[in-house]
Amino acid sequence: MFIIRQESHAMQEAVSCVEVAKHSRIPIVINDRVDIAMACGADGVHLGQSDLPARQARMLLGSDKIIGVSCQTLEQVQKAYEDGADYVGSGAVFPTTTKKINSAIGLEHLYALCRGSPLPVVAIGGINASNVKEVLRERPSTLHGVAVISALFDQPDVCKATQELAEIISDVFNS
Ligand SMILES: Cc1ncc(COP(=O)(O)OP(=O)(O)O)c(N)n1
Ligand SMILES: Cc1ncsc1CCOP(=O)(O)O
Repeated sequence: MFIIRQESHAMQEAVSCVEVAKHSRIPIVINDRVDIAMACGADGVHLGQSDLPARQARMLLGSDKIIGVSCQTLEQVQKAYEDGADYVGSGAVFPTTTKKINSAIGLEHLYALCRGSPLPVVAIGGINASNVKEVLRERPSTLHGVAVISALFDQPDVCKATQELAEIISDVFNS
């Protein structure tokens, strides 16, 4: 799944991504903006704690669209679940320079969130080819995957970095 985060030219970016994705089976989810997700026919939306609550997003988007919510506490996870979210994104697991964060939640907190979560959890923040095995080490059943930005887009060859990371991840899931 791709999450489109571009804030400027968001609509053009989103429409192009949805067009490209029509020919693949990769869902396209728009960060923060339910209006853009609806307007460009995206597969869903990812919401932060200060964005439109998932309950309202669900009313607007209907039952078929994907809704993800960023959560750092079990209370937030429970609310996302009750509001009708499909998954939660939790992090930043490790320090990252991609986004200003107060502090990283760390692996033990991530696993505690996963253990208490009725929803699939996607770990985000500072995850890359050198630490992804460690992140997936404990693999509580609700830890469904990782989301990355710099691990791919700060690399000289994005395709190569994507293939390498995907290989590491499938090795873990197939072991
Ligand atoms: C999987 C996943 N998790 C978290 C985020 C961050 O979204 P959000 O909390 O809305 O933060 P900002 O958009 O303000 O950076 C995400 N996009 N995906
Ligand atoms: C969007 C977001 N939410 C929490 S950390 C983060 C940025 C993750 O970027 P990177 O994979 O480069 O650390």
